[in-house]
Amino acid sequence: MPYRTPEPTLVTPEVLRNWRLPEPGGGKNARGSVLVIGGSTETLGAVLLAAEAAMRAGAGKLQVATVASLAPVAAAALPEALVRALPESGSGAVSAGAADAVRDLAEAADAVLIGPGMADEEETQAFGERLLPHLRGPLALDALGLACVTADPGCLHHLVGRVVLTPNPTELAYALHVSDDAIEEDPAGAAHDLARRAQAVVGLGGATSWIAAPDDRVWRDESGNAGLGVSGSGDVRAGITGGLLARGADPAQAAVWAAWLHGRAGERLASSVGRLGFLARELPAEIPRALAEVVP
Ligand SMILES: NC(=O)C1=CN([C@@H]2O[C@H](COP(=O)(O)OP(=O)(O)OC[C@H]3O[C@@H](n4cnc5c(N)ncnc54)[C@H](O)[C@@H]3O)[C@@H](O)[C@H]2O)[C@@H](O)CC1
Ligand SMILES: Nc1ncnc2c1ncn2[C@@H]1O[C@H](COP(=O)(O)OP(=O)(O)O)[C@@H](O)[C@H]1O
Repeated sequence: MPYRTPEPTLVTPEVLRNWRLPEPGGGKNARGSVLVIGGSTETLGAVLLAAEAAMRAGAGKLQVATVASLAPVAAAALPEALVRALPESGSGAVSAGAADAVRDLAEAADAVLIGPGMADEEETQAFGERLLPHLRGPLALDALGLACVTADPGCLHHLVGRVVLTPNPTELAYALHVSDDAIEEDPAGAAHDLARRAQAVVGLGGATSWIAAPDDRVWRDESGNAGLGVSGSGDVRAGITGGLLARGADPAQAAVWAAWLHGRAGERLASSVGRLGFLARELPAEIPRALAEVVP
């Protein structure tokens, strides 16, 4: 890696207690609106999981934008959400042209999360290239939402200090154009490398999570357990990040808190349900309880 990786700070409840999340009062508008853009005809669940997690992390208002053919299903599954139906490609993905159909919502939202369940790399990259220049942040990019960063890490340079990237190791390998083995050898260095290149906070999930900021701060989070390595778990984590951004957390704070809250939610389910076999859809309800453990 081209940069020396600084010593990481271990994330503990004490660290979080001294880095309190904003507690805006005054109703749902003060707590922020989060827009979650994602899904495809094969992976609607990802956007539903992320959206619920965003609300459970304390966002005040929820908007979801997904493929038109499944928008009514999303609306039925998420009674709290305003749902925008987006043009879809022949393959059932959010189309590049959908950027124009969601731009008004994205410009008005307090935070935007793009990526959970998105499909078709070419369409998604073009979608990002069309939408991102209009955004002022805060913004979180997950899964294939990272495709425009893979193509050009400079695509976020108008949003410095306002973006969190939430790759899993495979997505980070894509974004850095390196092998999965290279990420495994030095996950902290890889997260730091992308943070510097994209000028964005990177929250890399895994048994150990690493959070790296472009200003060279690095955190290590050891919360969680093997039960969290399950379908949809990363989508929940991305949703928590988006929800915390909406309620006013800065990008590094949102990524650090999201890593710990997600891990702690898994620990709580391990105690109540069992070490393995809990579901990603069970994680969101544990988020307010995990939050209350840190700040009663
Ligand atoms: N219920 C659902 O709808 C579920 C949907 N999921 C979605 O399924 C997708 C794949 O997740 P997996 O955990 O299988 O992913 P893997 O880690 O197995 O696969 C590779 C990942 O790299 C991404 N990728 C491909 N090209 C890329 C590029 N140019 N730049 C950056 N990233 C790139 C893929 O979209 C995928 O997310 C994600 O969109 C995720 O949100 C999963 O989380 C499982 C549950
Ligand atoms: N053994 C573990 N210990 C702690 N956390 C874990 C463990 N395995 C997975 N996780 C957490 O669960 C998240 C989802 O894992 P995984 O399903 O492999 O990723 P994704 O859904 O992003 O593809 C990871 O990003 C990490 O935060």
